[in-house]
Amino acid sequence: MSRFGPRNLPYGVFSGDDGVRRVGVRLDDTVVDLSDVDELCRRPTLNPLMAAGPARWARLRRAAREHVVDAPRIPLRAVRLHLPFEVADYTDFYSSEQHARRVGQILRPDRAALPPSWRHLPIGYHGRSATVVVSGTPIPRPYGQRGAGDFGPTRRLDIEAEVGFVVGVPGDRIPTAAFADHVFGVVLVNDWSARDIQAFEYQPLGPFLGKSFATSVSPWVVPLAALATRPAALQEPEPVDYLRPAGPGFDIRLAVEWNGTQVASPPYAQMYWTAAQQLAHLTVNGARVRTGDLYASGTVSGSRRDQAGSFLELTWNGTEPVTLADGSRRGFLLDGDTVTIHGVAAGADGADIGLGSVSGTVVGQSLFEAADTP
Ligand SMILES: O=C(O)/C=C/C(=O)CC(=O)CC(=O)O
Ligand SMILES: [Ca+2]
Ligand SMILES: [Mg+2]
Repeated sequence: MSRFGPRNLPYGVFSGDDGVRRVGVRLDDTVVDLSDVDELCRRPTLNPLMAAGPARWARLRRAAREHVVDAPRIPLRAVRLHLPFEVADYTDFYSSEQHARRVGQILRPDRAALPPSWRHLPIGYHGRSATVVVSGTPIPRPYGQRGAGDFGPTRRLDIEAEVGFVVGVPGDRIPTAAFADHVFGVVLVNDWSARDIQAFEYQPLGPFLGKSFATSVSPWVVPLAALATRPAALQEPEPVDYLRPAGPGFDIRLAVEWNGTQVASPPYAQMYWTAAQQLAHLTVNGARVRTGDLYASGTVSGSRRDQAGSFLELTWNGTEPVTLADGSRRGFLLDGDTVTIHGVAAGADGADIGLGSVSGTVVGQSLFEAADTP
């Protein structure tokens, strides 16, 4: 059965031969144009629709379900898919305990694996919204300082498989219970990371150039209403008031493909902090979120090593390479490598629904010196 049936209907922005961008939904392997259903769909981004709020979202979803029954369908191969929303601010969390522990062991073997505040609040950092790109956009290998006096292209280019939450309705001090009044839907995220640049620069202020060069998102935004909720993970100690109740968990299963070989299957259901707690934390100091804000779950890593959402963990910092289907071995990404993250979720109506995929191919650059790529 199709994971893009009428129970899913994720929103995207597409253009055909005329080059005009408009909003449609994905139905099986086709796109259905919604521009005659709602004037907010005759726009080049989802932002006006996302700003309109939950009542309008529910009305459009009902209308779209009726519309797709006998509407014209455009094959996916005949359209171009664009970045579906204009990204306002971009925040990335760090909410997988398994990921935080493993990265702590790898980067800081002399210290406690989990930072002291980790169980008290969802740790995050502010990223660079201008470098969020849609799936399929090539990823130039970034340059930077790989160590003291050592400038060049990163030798440790990595991925992070994450789930992104897209804010529709602006607000501040958003209680966890108001999560669904503000968040429009979810996308898949790949937070490309240059581990050598990151490891040299990050202390004490956190990720900067090691992550700001590119973040890829999937072209389809799955509305929250399409997703089944599930109980969130247990939290100990009990969080402070503004982080309660925890809000819903989601059963989203990711699959990471490296040049076509599946190398990992990260389970979002194991995340410690929920998306509702992340949004509450992000805004509790009075900081406002805007329409188009994107916040990512943090790397999704499960308890098993083959559930890790980064190659840093999967190959233990390159020391335990993985073998791909063509027999080649990899620690980190080589130029020409393609990574695709797929997502499937338990749907609100019981059957699984697709989140689609986010893909990117690494391209070498020789901007500053003769090719010195790994
Ligand atoms: O522990 C560190 O120093 C670094 C961690 C990350 O690179 C992860 C990050 O971007 C947050 C996340 O995706 O979980
Ligand atoms: Ca990340
Ligand atoms: Mg990034």
